[in-house]
Amino acid sequence: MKIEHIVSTRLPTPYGEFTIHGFREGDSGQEHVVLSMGDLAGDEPPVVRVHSECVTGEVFGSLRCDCRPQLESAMKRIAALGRGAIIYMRGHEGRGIGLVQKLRAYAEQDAGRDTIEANAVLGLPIDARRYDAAACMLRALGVHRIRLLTNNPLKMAALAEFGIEVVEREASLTPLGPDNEKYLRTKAESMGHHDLGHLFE
Ligand SMILES: Nc1nc2c(ncn2[C@@H]2O[C@H](COP(=O)(O)OP(=O)(O)OP(=O)(O)O)[C@@H](O)[C@H]2O)c(=O)[nH]1
Ligand SMILES: [Zn+2]
Repeated sequence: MKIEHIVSTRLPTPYGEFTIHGFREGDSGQEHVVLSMGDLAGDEPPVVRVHSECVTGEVFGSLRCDCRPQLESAMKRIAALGRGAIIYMRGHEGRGIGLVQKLRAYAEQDAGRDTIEANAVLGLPIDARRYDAAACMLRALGVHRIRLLTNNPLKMAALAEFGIEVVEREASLTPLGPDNEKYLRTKAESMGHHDLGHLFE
């Protein structure tokens, strides 16, 4: 995987001032961004969120998923610590199937299927995300050991496979509501995500 660091610049946000780094993958031209705060180098592993793009949730505030509150809480957590990074993975939309295919999966869910069955019935992978680019961007920023903000065991394993040591996992918890209940239940009960089970006790 070849990935080029193109630029770094200031990004003031409601939660504090981050630095935003622009990266481009060599082969595909796929762009990604990283938000960082503080000095990431040094012995203490920084808190990191590797976040998958979600246009419906993050741009339009869709309540069907938990992406926007997860992103906001990661930004707030890192701002409170004064140190950390968010690796924002474009190309991960819809767990890697793309935006319009995700909308087709939503239409299947409206017809009663869960998030896994919906992808399957469309002949699409349940999760097509790759994490080699995320690992490369972390390395480019001098980060080899992290505290990862996630509930997803696959994400932890994938980063480790690409040489990023996850020394600790921090849960990424967001409120349950009528529109995301089935989705979060499927993540907890069928996709093995940690720390969500208590929502359904
Ligand atoms: N195919 C599909 N993708 C979805 C659906 N709901 C959300 N997504 C996408 O899933 C991605 C986020 O994945 P999640 O499973 O919520 O969380 P995660 O990143 O695997 O795990 P955490 O680190 O714990 O948040 C985003 O790219 C969303 O667009 C859905 O019903 N179908
Ligand atoms: Zn989402």
